[in-house]
Amino acid sequence: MPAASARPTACLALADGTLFYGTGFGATGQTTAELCFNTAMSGYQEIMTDPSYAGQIVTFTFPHIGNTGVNPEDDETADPVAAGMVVKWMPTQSSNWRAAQELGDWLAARGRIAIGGVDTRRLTRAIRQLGAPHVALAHNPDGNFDTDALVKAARGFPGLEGLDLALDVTCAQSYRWDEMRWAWPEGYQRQEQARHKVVAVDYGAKRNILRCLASAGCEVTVLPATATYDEVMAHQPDGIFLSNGPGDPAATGAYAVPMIKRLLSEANLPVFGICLGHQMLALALGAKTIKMNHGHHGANHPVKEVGTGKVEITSMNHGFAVDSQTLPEGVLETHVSLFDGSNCGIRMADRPVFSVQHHPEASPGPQDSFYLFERFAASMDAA
Ligand SMILES: NC(=O)CC[C@H](N)C(=O)O
Repeated sequence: MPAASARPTACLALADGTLFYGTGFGATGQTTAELCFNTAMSGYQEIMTDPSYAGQIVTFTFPHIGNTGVNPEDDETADPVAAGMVVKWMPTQSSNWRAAQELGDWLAARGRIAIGGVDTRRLTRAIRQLGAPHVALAHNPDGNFDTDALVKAARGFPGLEGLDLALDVTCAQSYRWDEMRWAWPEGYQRQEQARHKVVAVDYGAKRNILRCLASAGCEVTVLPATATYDEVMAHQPDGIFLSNGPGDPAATGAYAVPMIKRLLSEANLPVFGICLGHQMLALALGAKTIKMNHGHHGANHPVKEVGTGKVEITSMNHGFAVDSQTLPEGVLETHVSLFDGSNCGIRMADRPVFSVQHHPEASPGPQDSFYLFERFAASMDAA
């Protein structure tokens, strides 16, 4: 196991003044962000390229990160979106049949800073206690750090509340998505023929969600986050998909919610939302969202489907949640987190309009929630 070098070349400063030193890898320089922790044991490339991580540095609680390198297939978007990464052990020389590049080189080429050799258990406890702290991360090979300036920079980070980041990561123009999943979970049928025209509104969509929609029989047209009701309807969709994405749902909702409200009141179409899409559907239906203490980021989160009592182990990445106390009449809570009881899914009582907080595309993560893509396709079959 390569140890961190004796002389620290990276420093992570929390806004409360706590400092963590380690060995820098990836890009040099400095960045500020909100700090979260992710408990997934694998899938660091998918995590770093998940657009929903914009504005966040990810602490990986699993200690061995980077050892399988990076490859051309696992990106969830073109570039890493997370602002940086914190790991326990420095990555070893990669060893995997798909590895095309070392994690550090890949991060450096994309301007992302990482720190290794950090006591991530202590840091994770700090994140839980402080609640998603604001931090500054510096990587400087000569090892000189102005720690006062770093703490000040951490304090200067405005935070994610009130921040619309979907505009930073959405597509510039519409496009068709045809690629299917490479593997399809057991018990499911890959639909070779597209049966339904779906407009996917891209607030920061992960590629594997689009693959899952295509594999469930959807002909997918992806539209930018700011697409208007008329632009959406011009594609004559059979159903609407609202994607995941970064930032505060209430801020993105400023332009997305009026569009979704019109969809609900004027077009009687099936709607399916994931994560940010779930939160914005809830806002459009009249509920409220709240900032969580340290969010849910991992690949082992148990979620109960309220109607059946069935438990699914899910992938999660969210720092905001729908406040189930605020769900209006006619909107049912369909899924709850078994970790903390927070809302994980809603549905309109009388229409095929539904959404989940967790990630059924599971990249990375377990495949238990794939049925939701089939449910969406079935709701369009029935419409
Ligand atoms: N993965 C997502 O879509 C995240 C949604 C939202 N930005 C949150 O943090 O809660």
